[in-house]
Amino acid sequence: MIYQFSFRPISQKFTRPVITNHGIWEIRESIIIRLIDVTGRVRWGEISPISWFGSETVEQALKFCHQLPTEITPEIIFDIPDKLPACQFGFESALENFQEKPEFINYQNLTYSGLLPAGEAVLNQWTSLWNQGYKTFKWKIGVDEISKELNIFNSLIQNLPNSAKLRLDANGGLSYQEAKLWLTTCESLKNRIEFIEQPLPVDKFSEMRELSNDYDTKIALDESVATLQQLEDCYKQGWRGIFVIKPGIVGSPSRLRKFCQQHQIDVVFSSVFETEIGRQAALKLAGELSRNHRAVGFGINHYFI
Ligand SMILES: O=C(O)CCC(=O)c1ccccc1C(=O)O
Ligand SMILES: [Mg+2]
Repeated sequence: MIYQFSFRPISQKFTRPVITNHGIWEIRESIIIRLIDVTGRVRWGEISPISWFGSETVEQALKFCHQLPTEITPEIIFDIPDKLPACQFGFESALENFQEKPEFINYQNLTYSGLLPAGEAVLNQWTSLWNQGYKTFKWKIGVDEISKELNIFNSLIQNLPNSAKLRLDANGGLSYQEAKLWLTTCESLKNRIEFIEQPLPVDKFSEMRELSNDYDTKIALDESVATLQQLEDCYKQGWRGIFVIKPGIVGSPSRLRKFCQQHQIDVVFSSVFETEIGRQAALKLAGELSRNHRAVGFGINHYFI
């Protein structure tokens, strides 16, 4: 098989900047790739790296695209090195789009988590997501001082309906002591806090494993399992908590399928703020591989202008 290959960098402004422990993110840069087969069928793929999360940079992805010939084969695609995981996803999912018909894709049984704004803005904005039908929410922590965040959290939890589930995403921004304080706070609210996501930095794996043994509140790894290699390593090192998988940067979809089918892991699928192209490919994987019906982190409130 041989495909005509072309690509185009795009850049989109968020309707509202994304605020995390890593800083303020205002513009999403991606690369849209196009494959055309010998019969003239056109299929698309998306490369949307997040380098601060552990994937390649957009520049590295662009450099890779530039050095490819204008005609490429599946062999070239399956040979993309592991250091370019967002490229592996973009090219392999474009190729897969030749095989499967979109009507077979089953997203219907997925439920969605809505991303709340960081800081105290959450207090007057969660209702709009609730009114849109979201029942699971994610709020970023580790952005401001912990005492301030705990105050906002207390108001939030008093106001949120009991049936709502809340995820707290620290993006690795807590100290061990702060993580314990958050976990202790959550213990008394057990069924309202679905999990705390990536409380500590990536290099604090054993501490997170310890915390997940010491508290009933669940912990989800995210940055620690950004790529398939990391996912496999954390599993080997005994992580049996939740794994957040961002298909857009985790790497090869076929290798991801194999891993998820081999190991019965507790998984949450999550967006990298991709366009409709990457979103469809990622949700297809989520639909195939979500075993536990946890809401997917693909709420649509945070997209582009
Ligand atoms: O998972 C979600 O609910 C939304 C997506 C999300 O939070 C996210 C999106 C882009 C980069 C990092 C993250 C993150 O989970 O930390
Ligand atoms: Mg996260």
